[in-house]
Amino acid sequence: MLRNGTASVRNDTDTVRGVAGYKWRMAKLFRAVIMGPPGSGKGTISERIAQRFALTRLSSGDFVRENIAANTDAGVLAKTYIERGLLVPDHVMTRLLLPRLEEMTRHSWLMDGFPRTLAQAKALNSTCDLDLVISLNIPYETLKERLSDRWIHPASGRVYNMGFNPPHVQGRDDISGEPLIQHDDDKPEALVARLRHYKDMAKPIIDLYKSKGILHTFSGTETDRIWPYINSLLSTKIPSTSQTDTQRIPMP
Ligand SMILES: Nc1ncnc2c1ncn2[C@@H]1O[C@H](COP(=O)(O)OP(=O)(O)OP(=O)(O)O)[C@@H](O)[C@H]1O
Ligand SMILES: O=c1ccn([C@@H]2O[C@H](COP(=O)(O)OP(=O)(O)O)[C@@H](O)[C@H]2O)c(=O)[nH]1
Repeated sequence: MLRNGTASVRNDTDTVRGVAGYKWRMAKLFRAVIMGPPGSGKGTISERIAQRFALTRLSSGDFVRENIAANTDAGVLAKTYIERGLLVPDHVMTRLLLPRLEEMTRHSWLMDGFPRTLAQAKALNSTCDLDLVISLNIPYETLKERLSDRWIHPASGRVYNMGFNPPHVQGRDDISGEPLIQHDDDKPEALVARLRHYKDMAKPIIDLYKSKGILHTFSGTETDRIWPYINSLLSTKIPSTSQTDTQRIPMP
């Protein structure tokens, strides 16, 4: 059901001495990536992690959409690829994302959707040290079922499933009341190609993170069954106080 990688537990605090002779425990920042094929539950799990551990949730798809909406140079370029159902090229993605990550030096975060290629993983590596990578391994039949029932609120990225987490009002977003849509590429006929593509692209990235000892793989058919394992893993890695900023905790 569940297979964990071999990442060792790292110290999550550094101790420094303040001017008044107090020791201050600086809660270490935490940076993680979540990977998995389309429909594997990355969005669903990221939302739970962000809430439970007060991490900032980052989504490459949201960054792309924000840049398109704001008409930035990178956004205009990205749009030409997305409209053709293609991945945005690495140099555009890194131009969009890395400056944003550099602004997040005081925040702990969890990234969904990046890196998707080995070149992106290497670029990320040169910007920051990741503490942990979660990789979701979900059977094909489950992905197919989930995606054919996935409904999205395009403006916010909120995700629903008619069986698992239906909206309060059918076809409407819970918060805004706006209509939900289905993506064409969530249809079963597009899924086989998307999954093959994911496997090919993800393998070298997964190998890289495995070799760094930070990869944790979770297998199963239901997020609710996987979640307790992810929760207890993260509880050992992230201090239980708020994690969004560097914490200064006075120590005797
Ligand atoms: N890391 C990336 N590299 C290249 N293109 C990306 C990347 N992240 C997002 N994109 C582009 O933005 C689009 C939307 O991304 P998003 O992650 O929201 O949706 P998705 O591809 O349907 O993912 P999933 O089905 O796994 O939730 C992608 O289809 C792709 O064109
Ligand atoms: O145990 C689960 C987890 C997720 N989902 C649904 O499966 C779809 C895909 O989940 P998500 O968008 O989180 O996956 P991602 O593509 O981000 O990996 C969504 O409609 C979820 O509501 C589900 O039915 N059962």
